[in-house]
Amino acid sequence: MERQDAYLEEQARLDETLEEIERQLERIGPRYYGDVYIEQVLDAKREEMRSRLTLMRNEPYFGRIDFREKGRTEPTPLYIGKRGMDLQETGQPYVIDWRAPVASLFYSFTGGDGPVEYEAPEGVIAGEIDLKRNISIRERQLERVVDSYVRGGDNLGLTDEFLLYRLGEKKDNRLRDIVSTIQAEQDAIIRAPKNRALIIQGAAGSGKTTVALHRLAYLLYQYPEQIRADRMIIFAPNAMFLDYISGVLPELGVGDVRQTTFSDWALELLGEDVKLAGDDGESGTWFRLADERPAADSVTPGRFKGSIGYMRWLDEKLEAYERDFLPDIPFVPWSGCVLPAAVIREWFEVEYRHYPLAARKERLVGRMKRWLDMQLAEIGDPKIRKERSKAAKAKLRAYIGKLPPVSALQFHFRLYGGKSELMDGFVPEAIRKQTQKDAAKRVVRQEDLAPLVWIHRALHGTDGQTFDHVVVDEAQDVSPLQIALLRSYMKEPSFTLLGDMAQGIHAYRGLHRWEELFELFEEAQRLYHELKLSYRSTLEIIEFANRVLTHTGTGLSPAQPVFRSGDPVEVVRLDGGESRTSRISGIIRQHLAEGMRTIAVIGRTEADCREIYAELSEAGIEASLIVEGQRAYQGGVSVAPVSLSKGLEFDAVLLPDADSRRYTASPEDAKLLYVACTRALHRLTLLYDGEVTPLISADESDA
Ligand SMILES: Nc1ncnc2c1ncn2[C@@H]1O[C@H](COP(=O)(O)OP(=O)(O)OP(=O)(O)O)[C@@H](O)[C@H]1O
Repeated sequence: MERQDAYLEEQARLDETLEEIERQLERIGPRYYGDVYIEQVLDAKREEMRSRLTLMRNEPYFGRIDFREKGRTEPTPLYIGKRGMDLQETGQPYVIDWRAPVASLFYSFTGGDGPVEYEAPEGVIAGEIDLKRNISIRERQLERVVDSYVRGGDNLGLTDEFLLYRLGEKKDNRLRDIVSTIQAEQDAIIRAPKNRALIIQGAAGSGKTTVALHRLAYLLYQYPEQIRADRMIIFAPNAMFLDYISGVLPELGVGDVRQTTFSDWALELLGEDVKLAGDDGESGTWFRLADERPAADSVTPGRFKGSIGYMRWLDEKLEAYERDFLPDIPFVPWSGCVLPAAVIREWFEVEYRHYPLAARKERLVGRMKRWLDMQLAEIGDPKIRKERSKAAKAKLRAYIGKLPPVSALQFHFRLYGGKSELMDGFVPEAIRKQTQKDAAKRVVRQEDLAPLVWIHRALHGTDGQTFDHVVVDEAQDVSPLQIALLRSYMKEPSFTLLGDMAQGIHAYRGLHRWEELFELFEEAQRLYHELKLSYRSTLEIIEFANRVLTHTGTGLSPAQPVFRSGDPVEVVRLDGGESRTSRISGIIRQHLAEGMRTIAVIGRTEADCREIYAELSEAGIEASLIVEGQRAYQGGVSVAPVSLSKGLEFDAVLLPDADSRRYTASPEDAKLLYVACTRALHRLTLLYDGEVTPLISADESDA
């Protein structure tokens, strides 16, 4: 079919669809505000339909696939949209939700005239595809119709023209959904089975974050009985990143999924007055320049306290704590009346053994009170009873007061308290000493949070919190203990864990190999995938970043670009004549004039960034400085340290100090530089003074 005919055909279908949507909206009728419950339920359903149709109005669908089921002669055109709808008159599917089984054909089909199949609830359905078409509709207007496959056509190379068109767009301050261009390898992850720990190593820009969010939407659609949005949780590295991704799930029609950072979740769950040590924090230590930071091969507190070994050691200490919890003395409320120690122990250790310690203590206290009430009730003389009651209750309070506190924080402080009989030689001396000092000040550090929640979980149970599915983004930065901990809040493992070892800039506390997580799950429970195609950046930027990748010591194979060519990466030596600030502001102004919407100046350290930010402000460039603890990402021009730019992306990136002192030939600096370079979609410029970083090749530095 000629392009023009295809366009006219789709215009007719769009008109028809918009009319159908209007008809359905009209029939919904007015809202109900009365008190009748059943009417309220119906109204809620109608409201849901109204909002679905209203959303569909702007872009009812984005794709079409003509599928000829085996045994049939005529193909059925299937229109795929972000939401589905049926024809009101006949109940026939009219637009198919992208998550429906048949819609998987749209994504998994990558060309060829051979048979295809998809898995429906009633079994495998086979057939052939006659047409795959991308349809771009914005604000009810048909913009583009692109056929990526036509049976009998020449289908040259099947380069996804539509994908390239999307990738070439400029970005704003929010991550977007990709329903119209999900690629086959991404679709396989989105639709992977639910009861697995899905571990994904993905190149920078391979769509990990995006895919994880689409997977959540898929799981909710596919397993409405087993997975609830309010029992899903997404962990991301910081609040600003959460802000950046916050638009995707609502766009996909998903609400109520908790999106948080591990620290926020842990602090809320601990519910105690946890104070974090107020020194330089992690970045102040680990992101310093190479000659100032601790040796990379040292046993770091983060790695040690995030290990499964430490978790098991804590388990032993908790067991001992529980074992010695009861004083070996009877309770004697008054002379001659004895509750023997053996009976107390029997209640505590046998009858209540299935409960966590906090509940056992509570039950024991309740039982002892009831026992005392019964003893008092047997006293005939009310006067004596009254006298004894007062003294006996005070004695009981004293007995209970002798029981140790059931608090994770208290347990931790006791453990490291110096005189603790629980401490043995397991904890390396330097770490023990530091934690002991902290304990004396009643403070803890980031790396103590997961162990504290582990202790809390052992002492208190799950507090009724269960997860149906957990997503951890930037999973290379978490510890095995954190994942084991989250696993303990689930009936069966259902995880999406995504990350990139090459971006493991928090290796002092994070994973060094994915195998560290494999050990937490049985083989049948885990699935490992690699995503190598990178969608974010131009060919030139990916090839440039791939050189840096070879210095990260990860052994990862290079990211593969989608063939989208752009401007060459520029590596510019600052010479005496022009100041750095005027050079940077010149480049920013040029990028703005070229239509770049998000531009980042990525500095090596936070101090560098403050300096650059001040210089730019003076030069009249309006920018926002991204600092630790920030909650919102504004877009526009940003100045950010590498560590906080991770996960974000910008139309243009400028590295103002790509010199050999800031980025040495170490894997740590290579990872930082790799992160910084891979943030760029369209333009990447590196400036340096003196000697250029050895992490990029000589011929590039001459470019
Ligand atoms: N199939 C796709 N169609 C269109 N755009 C895509 C597709 N896959 C990924 N992208 C785009 O590529 C960019 C990178 O995606 P995303 O941030 O999810 O990748 P990531 O793997 O999490 O990256 P990183 O690890 O570098 O932070 C985003 O702009 C996203 O919209």
